[in-house]
Amino acid sequence: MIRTRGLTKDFVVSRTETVHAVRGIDLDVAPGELVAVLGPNGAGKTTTMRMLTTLIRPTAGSAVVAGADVSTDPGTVRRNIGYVGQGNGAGHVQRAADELTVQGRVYGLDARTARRRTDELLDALDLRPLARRKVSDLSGGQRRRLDVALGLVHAPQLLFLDEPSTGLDPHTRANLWEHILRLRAEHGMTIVLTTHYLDEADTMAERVVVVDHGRVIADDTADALKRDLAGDRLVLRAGAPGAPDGRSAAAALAALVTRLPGARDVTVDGPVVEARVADAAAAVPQVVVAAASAGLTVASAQAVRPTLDDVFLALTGRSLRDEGAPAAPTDDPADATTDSTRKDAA
Ligand SMILES: Nc1ncnc2c1ncn2[C@@H]1O[C@H](COP(=O)(O)OP(=O)(O)OP(=O)(O)O)[C@@H](O)[C@H]1O
Repeated sequence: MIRTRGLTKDFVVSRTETVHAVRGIDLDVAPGELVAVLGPNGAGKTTTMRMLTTLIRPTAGSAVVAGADVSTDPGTVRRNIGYVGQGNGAGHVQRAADELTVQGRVYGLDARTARRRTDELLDALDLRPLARRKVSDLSGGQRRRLDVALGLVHAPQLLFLDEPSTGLDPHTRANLWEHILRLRAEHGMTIVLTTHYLDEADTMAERVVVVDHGRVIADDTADALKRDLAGDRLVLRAGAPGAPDGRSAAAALAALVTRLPGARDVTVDGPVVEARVADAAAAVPQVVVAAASAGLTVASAQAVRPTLDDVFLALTGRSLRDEGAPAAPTDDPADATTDSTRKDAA
């Protein structure tokens, strides 16, 4: 459904400054996949999406999207895809239902089909009670649902969602996702989305593509990324004052932990022992039994599953949650990137 090779975008800002927003991305998305693109502010996610949706031309490389080349046949790409950008796509003075019908007509649907699609989408996205309301009178969450409906009006095979749920409250986010996943199940749509909500990428996407400084630095299922790049953490608190051989209980416990499968980065801080292990949930009973036979008491044991933020930290040494994550490098010695797109990470 998508195949890019060496996809690149440079923005020439001035004679001395070029922003290398996307630096040679190779991406393959199969029909029916739901792929989340993650990365810090300024990583190049929106720029990539704008190239794939034909809104801007690549500087170099190639992209075939929904059967057509974005550079040589952008019209076909546009007809086959839906795009929900970061801003609201709907006109403000129109009524919600009219907006949908007009959008359908813009995509070449005849008047009857456009009205039928409008009806279907009003129901599918719970917009029916709002059909006669002006877009400007809708709440943020209602407008976001209308945006998604607008992206779907021509029944695209491939839907791009740029931060679909940013700014929505948890209830509205969950509601919007329910609608998106149902529509996907019904129509077998391929979905590519960007998000700053790591939990959203983790639970909704079958594949997570991590982008940093305009490059793909990881691409796999969320589970595989967490297992291979971050790993489980085991946190134990030693309960007994000392081990039978005179060492501190925590040090003795740490010695047991080092023998667990995949154990690494074992640290002792007072009575607390922490380590990365292959399977923390399985390690808890193992270590408790081993401690008991060594005459040690474990006061508490916690199996901590990694998050996608741990994955990013392991890959880059930075947290995705850090505000002010560095933007794309530029040619300017002062690296004065014009980062007008910066937003707060969730
Ligand atoms: N029209 C433009 N002119 C100059 N620089 C641009 C332009 N559009 C984007 N950039 C720069 O390209 C880099 C990548 O921006 P992009 O919007 O793709 O990042 P992003 O990963 O989507 O970030 P965010 O999570 O903040 O939306 C940034 O440094 C941005 O400032």
